[in-house]
Amino acid sequence: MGETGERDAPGPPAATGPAEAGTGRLLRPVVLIGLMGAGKSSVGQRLADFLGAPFCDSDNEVERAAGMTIAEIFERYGEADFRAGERKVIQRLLEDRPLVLATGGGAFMNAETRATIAGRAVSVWLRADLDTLVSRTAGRTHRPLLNRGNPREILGRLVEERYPVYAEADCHVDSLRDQSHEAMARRIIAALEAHEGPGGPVLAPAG
Ligand SMILES: Nc1ncnc2c1ncn2[C@@H]1O[C@H](COP(=O)(O)OP(=O)(O)OP(=O)(O)O)[C@@H](O)[C@H]1O
Ligand SMILES: O=C(O)C1=C[C@@H](O)[C@@H](O)[C@H](O)C1
Ligand SMILES: [Mg+2]
Repeated sequence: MGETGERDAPGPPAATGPAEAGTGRLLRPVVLIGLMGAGKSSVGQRLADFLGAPFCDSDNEVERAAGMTIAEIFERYGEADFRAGERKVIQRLLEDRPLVLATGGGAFMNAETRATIAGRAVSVWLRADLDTLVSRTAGRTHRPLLNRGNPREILGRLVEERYPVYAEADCHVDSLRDQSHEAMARRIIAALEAHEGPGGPVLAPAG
C-alpha cells in the first residue's frame, strides 16, 4: 500500500491513529466528503492526528469487510452492491465513538447516509476544482469509476451531478492545489470552530 489514501489492497483495521484509546478534542464525529482526489483520506488522517482522534476511511472498511479491493467488488458484484456495503459501514462507524471519517466519493449521494450523517456528525465538504482532481487522480487505476473513460470528462460530470448535493454539508473547505495536507487540516479545524462557535458540540477547547 502507498501513502494514506492510495489503496492497492484491502485496508488496515478500523480507527487507526495516535489516539486509539480516546477521542482527544473530538466530541462528535467529523465526516469528510468530496470527490475522488479531494483529499478526504490523506487530509483526514492529518486532521485526526491534530485532534488526537481515531481515523477511519469508509473505503478501507468496505474493502476489509469484503476481503477484496473496491475495484474487485465493482468487477465481481457491481456498483450497487458496493454502495449497499458502503451505506452499512458508514451507519456502523457513526454509532461508535467520535472519529474522523473519510468517506468514499459517492457516499454522501445516498439520502439515507446523508440523514445519518446529519443526525450524528458534522460534515465537511472538501471542495476541489476539476484541474486539481484530475491531477491528483492521474496515473492511478484503483478508482473503478475513472477507468470507464476519459477521467477529466468523468470527473467533470461528477462535479456537475454531485456538487449541488455536497453543498448540503455543514462546512465547506476549498481543497487548494498548493496547500499541504497539514495546512488543509488546520483550515478544517478553523472551519469547524467557526461553524459551531465557542463551546460547541464538536470540539473541546484546545488544550
Ligand atoms: N492538500 C494536498 N496537498 C498535496 N497532496 C494532496 C492534498 N490532498 C490530497 N493530495 C493527494 O492527492 C491524492 C488523492 O488524495 P486522497 O486519496 O486523500 O483523496 P480522496 O478524497 O480520499 O479520494 P477518494 O474518494 O478516491 O478516496 C493523494 O496522493 C494525496 O496525497
Ligand atoms: O466517487 C465515487 O463514487 C467513488 C470514490 C471512491 O472513494 C470509492 O468509494 C469508489 O471508487 C467510488
Ligand atoms: Mg479516499
